[in-house]
Amino acid sequence: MAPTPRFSSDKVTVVFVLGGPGAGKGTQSENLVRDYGFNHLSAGDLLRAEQVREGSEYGELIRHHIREGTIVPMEVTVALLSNAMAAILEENSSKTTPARFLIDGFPRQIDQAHFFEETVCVSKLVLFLVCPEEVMLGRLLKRGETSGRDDDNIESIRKRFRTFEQTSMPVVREFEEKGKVISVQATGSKEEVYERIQSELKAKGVDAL
Ligand SMILES: Nc1ncnc2c1ncn2[C@@H]1O[C@H](COP(=O)(O)OP(=O)(O)OP(=O)(O)O)[C@@H](O)[C@H]1O
Ligand SMILES: O=c1ccn([C@@H]2O[C@H](COP(=O)(O)O)[C@@H](O)[C@H]2O)c(=O)[nH]1
Repeated sequence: MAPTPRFSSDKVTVVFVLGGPGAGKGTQSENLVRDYGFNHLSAGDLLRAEQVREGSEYGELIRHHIREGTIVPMEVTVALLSNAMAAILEENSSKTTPARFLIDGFPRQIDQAHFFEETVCVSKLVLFLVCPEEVMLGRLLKRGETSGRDDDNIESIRKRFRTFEQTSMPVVREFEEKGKVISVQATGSKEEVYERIQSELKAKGVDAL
């Protein structure tokens, strides 16, 4: 028998934000949190926090995957996401409206997508930011001047691009077949990209607060 997801989609709305490394997922998520009341969960941020958490048994494993641009085993990432969602829902337990979650940079591999939807929550939409590699490369190298991220260097970036094409694009294609994907061109200024996102969300019936 199939497992029951931990959170019912009546009570929780999940929107995944996908796109290549540097497409602007984190940047646009901040806008959506401000205007749409989403709770933002970045899978990468949760993994980086777990990597440095004292006593974590996964620190070295996560460090290795992040540097190599490969995917951390899904059980680790899905548990971090599920527990972060539970903590937010617990904090907001007095609210009666469904909680909105924007899950940025996840799912990056098809088995993660299936495992999350079977055990945590079925997603409503996928916001997919479409951006050419040369634009993403320029943004990441600039971010790398100050980010301190282990993977904002040319070797890791090249590996991340490869993982994105080979492993993460099949996820986008599967959600596309289900009619769940909103694709937005992520070139141009941050403001231009956000305007495109807002008009696409409106067309799908997702309103700002
Ligand atoms: N439209 C844009 N124009 C110029 N710079 C941008 C734009 N969007 C984002 N940036 C910058 O590009 C860098 C990468 O953006 P961001 O961190 O949002 O991308 P991301 O998709 O979340 O990346 P990653 O997957 O590597 O975490 C940041 O320094 C951000 O300020
Ligand atoms: O679901 C996920 C999300 C991320 N990772 C690893 O983290 C890095 C950085 O992710 P960002 O979203 O760019 O912050 C990514 O390259 C993967 O190594 C993951 O394994 N699983």
